[in-house]
Amino acid sequence: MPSPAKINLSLWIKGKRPDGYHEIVTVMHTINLFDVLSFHPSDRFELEIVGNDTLPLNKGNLIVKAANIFKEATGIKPKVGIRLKKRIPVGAGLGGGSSNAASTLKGLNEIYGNPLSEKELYQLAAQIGSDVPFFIKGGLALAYGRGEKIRNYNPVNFKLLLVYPNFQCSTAEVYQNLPPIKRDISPEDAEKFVISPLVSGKIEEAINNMVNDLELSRAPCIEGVKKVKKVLENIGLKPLMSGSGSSVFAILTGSISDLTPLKNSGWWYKFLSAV
Ligand SMILES: C[C@](O)(CO)[C@H](O)COP(=O)(O)OP(=O)(O)OC[C@H]1O[C@@H](n2ccc(N)nc2=O)[C@H](O)[C@@H]1O
Ligand SMILES: Nc1ncnc2c1ncn2[C@@H]1O[C@H](COP(=O)(O)OP(=O)(O)OP(=O)(O)O)[C@@H](O)[C@H]1O
Repeated sequence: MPSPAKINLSLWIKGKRPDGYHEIVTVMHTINLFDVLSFHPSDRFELEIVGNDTLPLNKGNLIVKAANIFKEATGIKPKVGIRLKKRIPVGAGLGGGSSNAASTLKGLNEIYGNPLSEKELYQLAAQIGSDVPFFIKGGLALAYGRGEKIRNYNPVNFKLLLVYPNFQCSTAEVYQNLPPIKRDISPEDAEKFVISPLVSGKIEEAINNMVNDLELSRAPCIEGVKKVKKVLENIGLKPLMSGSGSSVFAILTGSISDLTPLKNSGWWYKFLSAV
């Protein structure tokens, strides 16, 4: 089962909630950068990871967390082996772990004859993490609350350049080091600023309205993100950090003058598309 990455086309912080999370409004789109989960029968639940030797294999892995939540909700002990082929950079703001968790919930639900309704899938996803409900459907969506409330739209086509600067950002650390921010923005505003121009092909207007308030964080990793943004700005692009970082993307509306500075950076980069 393909497990896509996502980028945040915008992320606005409305304020801090009593539960310690931040109230946000964000626009996300899945992209054609995938992990792959394969499920096979086994006498007990087991996880194998290929392509990454630092991720945990125990309940610290969001795939195991998703399988445990599936078991608690359905009473079914999954007798399934999952093989994860990891390609999405970790700690990059691309939602890799969240995407894997959503794919695990959907995969187990399918294998055991759909004991969970779509509504229940969303409820379980929200228990795993704020980004997980988005990945139940993917495509183009608006997320709000702490990110678990979702409005889906028809996916749009655009190409992008994605840069991963070979260091991670911790989501918690980025949020915890935010200065006080109180954006007065609603999901309807996000539709007006970003979604409507995107779906009506006014890509430049959408790009000019895009912002990521998490770039204001004082977390140390953001300094590195700013260096990546500078290099992309110097080659004529309008870059934005994805999610809590560390990756930076730029939507492509034409050709790029000169890639030399990026080639000399040693950073990982790919030309990708929205899916
Ligand atoms: C940055 C984004 O990826 C943008 O899509 C999401 O907002 C974060 O989603 P996520 O990685 O699934 O985050 P979670 O695993 O739910 O939370 C990790 C930590 O990030 C912080 N967090 C997360 C979401 C949110 N709306 N406010 C927060 O303050 C909290 O400290 C939380 O303990
Ligand atoms: N299956 C998994 N894939 C990737 N990370 C995982 C997974 N399970 C647990 N994690 C942990 O989650 C953290 C980061 O996950 P992830 O790669 O989703 O970060 P991210 O891309 O910044 O996601 P987000 O945009 O949701 O913040 C790391 O500390 C990693 O160890």
